[in-house]
Amino acid sequence: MPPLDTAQEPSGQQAPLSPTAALKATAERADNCVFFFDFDGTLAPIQDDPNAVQVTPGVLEAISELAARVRRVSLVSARPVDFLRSRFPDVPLTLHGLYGLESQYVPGKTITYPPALPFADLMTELARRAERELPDEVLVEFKRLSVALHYRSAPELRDAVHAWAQDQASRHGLREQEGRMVIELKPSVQRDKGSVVAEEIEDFSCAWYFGDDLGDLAAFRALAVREAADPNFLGVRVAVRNPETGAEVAAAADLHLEGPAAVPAFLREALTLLPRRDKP
Ligand SMILES: O=P(O)(O)OC[C@H]1O[C@H](O[C@H]2O[C@H](CO)[C@@H](O)[C@H](O)[C@H]2O)[C@H](O)[C@@H](O)[C@@H]1O
Repeated sequence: MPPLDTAQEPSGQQAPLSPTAALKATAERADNCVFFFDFDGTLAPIQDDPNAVQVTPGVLEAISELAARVRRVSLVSARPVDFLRSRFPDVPLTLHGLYGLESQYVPGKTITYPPALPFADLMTELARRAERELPDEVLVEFKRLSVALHYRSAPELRDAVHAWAQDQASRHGLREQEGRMVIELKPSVQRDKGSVVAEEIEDFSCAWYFGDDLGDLAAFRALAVREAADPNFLGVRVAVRNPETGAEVAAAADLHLEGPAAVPAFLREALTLLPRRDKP
């Protein structure tokens, strides 16, 4: 069965969106449509070592081709922008990293969200402290303006990691973001995937968002808010299923894909319904 037919709709939802109907409606307004993608668990499979992760085979080609068919393709990730660019070196993408604390609209020019800058020294110190104070099994990922504490190799440490992160967050006025076997400490600024998406869709009439994790729910909500305010806006939320956060993300989505391996096949099918366009 072709991938478009295997994308599933949430059971019980009224007037469910079929993938084909959504894509046909998208083709009619491709000049005003943006496709957003989360990175880990969506465009790339989950692995123990975050540095070793590469995109799923077929993703690079499909995303490159999609960028020639719609007005914009953006990545919205908790990874640093430099990491995202390294995985998509020559593809014309807008990149939002660190939950929108970093953005790259023009290749090579990364902009930092100014209110986050004063947190840089504290994050450096917290990463050092985490290395010293947390068990060796916890992988500390320092990302300049945030620190991710990974417990994938020892899931039983989740509560200890959470308690440590909570203590640091309350001492220093930081925010905690939970994800797939990871707890992240972030600056206490009003920036997340939802605010990034809300900002980007301002002058668009159509947006798709593909995500798998709890941090993606804010982006799903941003599409819902815009739809409620603008009946002509087409918003499509696609959940990439997984056994960890999949249920919560799937419950908030219009369409479901069975894991990151299903994404390139879905996009290839989608391309058959989206004609190439000449960009100005
Ligand atoms: O917003 P995303 O692009 O989905 O980034 C979320 C986190 O992704 C990475 O961690 C996750 O993927 C790792 C590699 O597969 C995996 O080992 C880990 O358990 C997952 O949580 C990344 O390392 C984090 O910094 C991101 O916050």
